[in-house]
Amino acid sequence: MTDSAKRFGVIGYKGRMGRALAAVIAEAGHTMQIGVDAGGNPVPLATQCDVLVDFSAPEALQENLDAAKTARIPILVGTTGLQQDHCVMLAEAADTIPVLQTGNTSLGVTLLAHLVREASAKLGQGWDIEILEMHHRAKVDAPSGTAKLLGEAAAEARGVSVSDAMDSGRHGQTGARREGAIGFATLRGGTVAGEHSVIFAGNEERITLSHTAEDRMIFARGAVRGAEWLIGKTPGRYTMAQVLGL
Ligand SMILES: NC(=O)C1=CN([C@@H]2O[C@H](COP(=O)(O)OP(=O)(O)OC[C@H]3O[C@@H](n4cnc5c(N)ncnc54)[C@H](OP(=O)(O)O)[C@@H]3O)[C@@H](O)[C@H]2O)C=CC1
Ligand SMILES: O=C(O)C1=N[C@H](C(=O)O)C[C@H](O)C1
Repeated sequence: MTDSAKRFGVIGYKGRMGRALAAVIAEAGHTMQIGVDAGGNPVPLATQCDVLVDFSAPEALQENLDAAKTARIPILVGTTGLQQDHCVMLAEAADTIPVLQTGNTSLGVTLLAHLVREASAKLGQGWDIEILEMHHRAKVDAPSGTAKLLGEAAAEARGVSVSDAMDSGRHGQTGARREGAIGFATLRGGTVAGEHSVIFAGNEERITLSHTAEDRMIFARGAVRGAEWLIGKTPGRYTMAQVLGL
């Protein structure tokens, strides 16, 4: 093992992302310690690693953060479907270790979020924002973590919170569009790795910013880059935009 080679611990290692991560970790010259899946204890894993990478399930988050804290190593969390209580857990862990949580580790989506923020700030309230996403049939959470992060970028640029602005699951007699709403629509099917469009609909014109993931290896590459970057950082919350210098 060279000096730059690091020991990665992957939580959810048998899953779709876990398998993609194993390939990228090896390709980058790092080692993957035996990972953890549902029912496994992440503490012994964490103590043999330089960094933890978590692509598993929201219910595992607290014990994964605790394992990283016990071993005093950074953790990158890619798991989606997180709720408000998970944000509290992440903030609390970041008091003692470096934590990077994101709904999408790809370079393309990180740049897209930046562009959405700019567009939302420049276009202002006269433009309605709608977010459309499509994923494979096995995805268990909706809207996707990426749709939420894109919605957050758009909402923050308007000085509002995404949870107040969010309008998802329209059905039946909905009434006219609520002013200032950010709409979310979800499609599921086939093997789609990830499609996201942010539509800015104005009067007689429309701008669409979109990203297509052709393979989940893009998420794995971004995650490994983020995890490498986190090693040696001081405790705190970090973002993919910082990793990529955006
Ligand atoms: N941030 C990003 O860029 C991306 C995020 N994701 C997110 O990553 C997560 C995983 O996605 P994906 O790999 O497709 O899902 P999979 O269902 O293929 O894999 C999930 C893995 O997590 C394991 N797991 C489930 N529950 C627990 C638990 N309580 N403790 C430890 N391990 C557990 C599963 O183990 P077992 O099989 O034993 O149940 C499985 O190995 C999802 O939340 C997804 O949305 C996905 C792609 C990119
Ligand atoms: O579950 C997936 O597959 C993906 N999940 C993430 C999300 O919820 O946005 C990222 C990516 O789009 C793939």
